Amino acid sequence: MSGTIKVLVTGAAGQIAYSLVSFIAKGDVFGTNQPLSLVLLDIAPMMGVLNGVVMELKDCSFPLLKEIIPTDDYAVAFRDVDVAFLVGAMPRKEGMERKDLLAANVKIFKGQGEALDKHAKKNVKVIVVGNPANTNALICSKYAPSIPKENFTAMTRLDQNRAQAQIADRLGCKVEDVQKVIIWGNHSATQYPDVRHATAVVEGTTTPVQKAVQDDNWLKNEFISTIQKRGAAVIAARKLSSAMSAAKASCDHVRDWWCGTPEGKWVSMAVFSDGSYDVPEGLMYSFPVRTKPDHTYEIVKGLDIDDFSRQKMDLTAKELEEERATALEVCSA
Ligand SMILES: NC(=O)C1=CN([C@@H]2O[C@H](COP(=O)(O)OP(=O)(O)OC[C@H]3O[C@@H](n4cnc5c(N)ncnc54)[C@H](O)[C@@H]3O)[C@@H](O)[C@H]2O)C=CC1
Ligand SMILES: O=C([O-])CC(=O)C(=O)O
Repeated sequence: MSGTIKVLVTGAAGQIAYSLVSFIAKGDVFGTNQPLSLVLLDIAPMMGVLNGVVMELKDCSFPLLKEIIPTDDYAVAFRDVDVAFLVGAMPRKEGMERKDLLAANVKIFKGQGEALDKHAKKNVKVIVVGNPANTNALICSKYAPSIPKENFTAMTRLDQNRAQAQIADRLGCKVEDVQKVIIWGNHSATQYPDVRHATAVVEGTTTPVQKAVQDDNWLKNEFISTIQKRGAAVIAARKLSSAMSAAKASCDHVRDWWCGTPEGKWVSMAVFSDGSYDVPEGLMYSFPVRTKPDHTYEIVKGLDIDDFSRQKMDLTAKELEEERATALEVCSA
């Protein structure tokens, strides 16, 4: 058994965390051989609710869960953290875009960047889930200058999972047999779910998704728009934003980052752009990445980009540039 790792979940009294903490505690992310200390951060008025979550976690009798630390104090929450799931932030309501949350949420990530800088391990791995996730992650990193930029990521895995599920439904194949879908750009309605390099196993044969679907019109229109608007569709139906699927996706994201992607596979996560695919350097942009068991990753290079894709990739980059400008203004006010 390896040494205990310290895992922080913020927004721990909220909806996503309610599923997420049990997934983590039962070993879905770090493996069934990895003992955990789970730090649960929320704001002071939520400590009563958080206490209920702690009671339930105890009642689950998870063998891997060695310690639970509920707190509303950043100095306690961020101290010596190995992995931080930054979930805590306001969710949007029906009719809002995720960027409408910027003014309310970005200061949380400024403060948590400062806390990471001060208290966390310098090799801490950070996933930002709270919306607008890409820009919040960028701001968090800006205020944590002592932690390498590559340790900050934002979640677009839910979009990838949604895309795989839509393709599997359409083809009548297994969801795990749909591979190499890419989410480019922002976790927003401008994201570009790209199947041009994706494959699916159809009747026992690995086939390009475009060939298997045989309907470019669907792939270029309805499919893309379904993924772009799926979060809003869930809110319209549930009157609450996606929670179980968001928790599952954040586990997938961190598990692949922690354990490495299997040979020949890639996953999408928002990371700082190094200028690949002419995406402006320094934007927190979703790319296809390969990860290794030493918890490093690299952007998959050299994929061909056609005119249709170029236009969509530039549009989502432009939105991220605008969000960054607004966020910097909010943080400096
Ligand atoms: N990136 C993605 O794919 C997804 C992102 N989200 C986003 O995740 C965020 C959380 O969603 P839910 O859990 O549904 O919201 P929720 O409202 O159920 O829970 C949020 C929790 O965060 C807490 N919180 C607020 N400020 C905090 C702070 N400074 N430190 C620690 N905790 C704080 C609140 O008290 C609350 O308990 C929202 O911004 C939502 O839009 C949701 C789904 C998918
Ligand atoms: O749509 C929202 O506001 C919540 C979210 O990010 C998603 O479900 O993808």
